[in-house]
Amino acid sequence: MAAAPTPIKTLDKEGREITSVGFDRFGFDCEVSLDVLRSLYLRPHYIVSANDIDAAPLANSQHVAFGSAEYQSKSIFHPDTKSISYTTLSRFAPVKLLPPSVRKRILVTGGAGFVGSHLVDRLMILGHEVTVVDNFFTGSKTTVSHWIGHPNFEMVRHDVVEPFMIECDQIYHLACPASPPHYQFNAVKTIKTSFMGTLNMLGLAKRTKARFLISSTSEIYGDPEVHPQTEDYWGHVNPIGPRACYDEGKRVAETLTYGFQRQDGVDVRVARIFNTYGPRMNPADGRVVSNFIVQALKGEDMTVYGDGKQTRSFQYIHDLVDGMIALMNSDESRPVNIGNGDEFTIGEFAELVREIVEKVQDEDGVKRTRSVKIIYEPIPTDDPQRRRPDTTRAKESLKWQPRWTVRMGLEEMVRYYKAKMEEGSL
Ligand SMILES: O=c1ccn([C@@H]2O[C@H](COP(=O)(O)OP(=O)(O)O[C@H]3OC[C@@H](O)[C@H](O)[C@H]3O)[C@@H](O)[C@H]2O)c(=O)[nH]1
Repeated sequence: MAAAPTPIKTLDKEGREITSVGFDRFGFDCEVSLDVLRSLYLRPHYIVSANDIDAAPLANSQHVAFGSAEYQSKSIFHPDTKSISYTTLSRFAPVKLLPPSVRKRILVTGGAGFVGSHLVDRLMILGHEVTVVDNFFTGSKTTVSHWIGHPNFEMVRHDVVEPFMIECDQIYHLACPASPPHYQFNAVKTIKTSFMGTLNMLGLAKRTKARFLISSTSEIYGDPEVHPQTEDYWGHVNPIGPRACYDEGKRVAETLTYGFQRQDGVDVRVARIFNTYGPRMNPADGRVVSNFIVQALKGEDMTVYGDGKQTRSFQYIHDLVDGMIALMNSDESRPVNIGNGDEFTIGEFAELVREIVEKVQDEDGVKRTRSVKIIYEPIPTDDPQRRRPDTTRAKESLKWQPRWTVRMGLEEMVRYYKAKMEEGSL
């Protein structure tokens, strides 16, 4: 069933239209048109073609404006045989032509994951040489399949718990399962990944003199007693609970990072990432945003854990990638919180997701089979009660602050999953 074309107009927190992401800062220009990025993850009927965009900034952009459909391979679902046909790409999305002095060799561990794949899109479009290392435990080749075969791109199946040798200028070290059900599935492997993986990648950074950025997490603050959380807060973590493999793993990864900085002069960056959502989150990921959207789209009841009074602050993926690139290219070597300060109780958030799913369904003329209810299930052990980032440091040091409203981000993510449902892959 083909949906009617729905041009998406995305407004930022001040009500201005968002037509590009990235920025020109610290002598580093990383602005990319949103239309180009969307052409890599949203299905064609949701993508506004360049011709439809009347906004001036795009016309002046140094990136070529173009239509959308041809940069994703088609996946055609055959319901009778429950099979899927993939097509190959005939043309890659255009990438900037950089002189060798500016072009960087960038390693992204976990580059086939949710965050990694969006970072890879950005770095590729900006014209860098990108190597993805991933063991595909939670990542998926499909997230970056639109770059496979591109001369600037390389993908290696490798587990970071084993050493990896390559020449590179920058390392974004993201490899680690991040969803509570996934990282608790094999707790020993999770902490091993955090420790051994970070040790190996820091060793590589030391040898190559590459700048090293680690994706740390708000989970290092545990169930915080300080609200909102600043980078100076030492945290409140249960070292033997079921979340410890991730929380303590990331804490020790930070310890290693600053150990290599002090002892070996490695140039390090630490991003403490707060709850982030967006397209390409695995629908079976188990985290709250993907669970709620998929449940509401399928007409299933939405599962709130506990009484739903616990809070989280949700950031859209493009803001996070902006923050990570800003951090990598800044002089800030202290930890930096990257997150959105808009805090919701999980109960309120369930209602917001339901409302947005219904809005998109109404716009596309989808008839709902039943009304979705919110049901309550037991709260997981050690689930943090309140979480909101203090992002003063990011604002001052990186001149970064989130632009996407939760509503705008959710709407785009709903469209992404809805298109996947229609093509049969959800
Ligand atoms: O279906 C669900 C899933 C989750 N939840 C609740 O929603 C809240 C958020 O849960 P998520 O699993 O999305 O994420 P958490 O905040 O617990 O952990 C996350 O924190 C930051 C990141 O580093 C990690 O991605 C992840 O560990 C929790 O209170 C959880 O209990 C539900 O109410 N229903």
